[in-house]
Amino acid sequence: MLKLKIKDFVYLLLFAIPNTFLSFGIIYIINNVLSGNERFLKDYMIIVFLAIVCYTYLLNIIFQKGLNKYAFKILYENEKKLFAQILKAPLIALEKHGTQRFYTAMEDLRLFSNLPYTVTHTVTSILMLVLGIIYMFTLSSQAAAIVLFLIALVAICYFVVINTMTKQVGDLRKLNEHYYRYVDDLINGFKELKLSQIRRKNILDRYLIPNRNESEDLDFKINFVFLSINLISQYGLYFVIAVILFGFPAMGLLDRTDVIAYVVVILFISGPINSLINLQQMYTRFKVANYRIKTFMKDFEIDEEILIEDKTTTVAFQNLSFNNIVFNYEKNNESANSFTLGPINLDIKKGEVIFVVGGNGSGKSTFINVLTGLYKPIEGTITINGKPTTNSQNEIASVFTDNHIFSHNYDQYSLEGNETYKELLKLMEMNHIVSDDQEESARRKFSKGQSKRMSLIFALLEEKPILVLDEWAADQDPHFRKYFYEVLIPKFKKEGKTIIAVTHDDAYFHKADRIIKFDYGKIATNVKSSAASKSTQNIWS
Ligand SMILES: Nc1ncnc2c1ncn2[C@@H]1O[C@H](COP(=O)(O)OP(=O)(O)OP(=O)(O)O)[C@@H](O)[C@H]1O
Repeated sequence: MLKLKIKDFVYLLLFAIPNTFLSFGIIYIINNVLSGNERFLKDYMIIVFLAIVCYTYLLNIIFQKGLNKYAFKILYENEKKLFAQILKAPLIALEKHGTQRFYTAMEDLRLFSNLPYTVTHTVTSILMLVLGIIYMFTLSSQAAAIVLFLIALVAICYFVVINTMTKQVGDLRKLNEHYYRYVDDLINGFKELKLSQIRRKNILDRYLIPNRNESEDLDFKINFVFLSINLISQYGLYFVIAVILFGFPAMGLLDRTDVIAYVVVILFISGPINSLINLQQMYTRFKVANYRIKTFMKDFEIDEEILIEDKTTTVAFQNLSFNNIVFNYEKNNESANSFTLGPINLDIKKGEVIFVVGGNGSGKSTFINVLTGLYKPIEGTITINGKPTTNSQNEIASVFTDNHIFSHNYDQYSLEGNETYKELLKLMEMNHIVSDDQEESARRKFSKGQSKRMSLIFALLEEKPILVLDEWAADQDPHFRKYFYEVLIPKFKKEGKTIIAVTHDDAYFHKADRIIKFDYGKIATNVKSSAASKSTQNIWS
């Protein structure tokens, strides 16, 4: 997803080539002035020298500005792409890979903002190195060949040591992955940890501390090796200089003037050499990050069918049917779980109140996720008003068991000055808690039961014909639960809403038109509520 185009390389070379030649012009002048070359000891030479310095400075400023702009464009564009991708991804992908993956992908992207700088440094360093070596060859080919050989030797030593570290770096990454899981447990399970000294002691003594100890040792080893190897490249340079200063004149390869030129060139190219050696680590990190971003994009691939816009909204909702619908977790996420929902055949008519019941793990929530289009069935079709659909979001508003109140209003309606909203606050007995129509007042921290009431208000404001509620009343006090089943549901029904509610409240089964009971992923009972309430016992047996 992050590639440099040919156009970018041309832009890069347009900067790098003149920049390298000008920088090299600087050492060329230094060399000749130091060695007392008559042609360079003229008065105007200082002006030439300063002019080159100023020109290179300006060239760098202009280029760096463009580069910065480009780097941030890459970063922010890809961040936006990442958000778009995750919002289009199916729920099952998020459940399978976890939200953590999203955060690491963001971190990896941040790393890529360094890509243009790294490439620029690589190109300019290589050019500088090549020019330096050519210059040395023009003075003495034998001496230059020896210097080249010595530089290569230092570089080989460096890469051999670095490659032996790959395994340790991988081990450290694994340790850190475990570490982040413990951190996650510590933050999200803080209350549970506070309540148990044993748990606190175990997470610290058995997991966090051993993990940190192991990481500390490995981190130290890796860093020490990197430090030592960087010193090799630094001290290896002194070794090369010693050969030039003492070895070459003794071997008769260079005279004094050329020795000065060689030393100046070596000092000048030592920067690019060190940069190239250090940049190698950056390329390894880019490779890993690129792989991780690619797998992230693949794992969160968009299901084209889900993106197809449904046009059913133009016709008023009449009925929704499940025709031989089958859903399976195993087929969707390759896990060992073999839970299968279906085959389900079901008709839901406008204005019906349906209670979905069943034991824990019988498939109620899975059914709701298929119904709302969050899970894609592996077989069968869902039809709305007789037309097959893969996307029922235009018809369904829902409140899930783990409801979430957004920090901002992402919906089409506005709360401010909204009379329906004010009425709903009263209807849901929330008008004493939320005293005005401001967004902030509706999006603060509520008690669990209150937050469910707010979510129901938001779902009703969507004005969709079907209302899906997953164990909505479970968090309500007895008074409001009774009010919900005896007043609210009949009121919504009267207004033409179709209600599909997952519930365990058998005392109110008679308030539904129909009871659908799930058992091992299949519809075991699908009866009129009058029949069900006469024999509630039968429903649960
Ligand atoms: N994301 C998932 N990946 C794999 N298996 C899952 C997933 N979600 C649920 N299951 C499994 O599917 C089965 C049905 O779960 P589901 O949540 O639909 O049950 P439920 O009837 O809503 O239960 P409860 O009353 O406890 O909420 C269970 O065996 C559960 O372990």
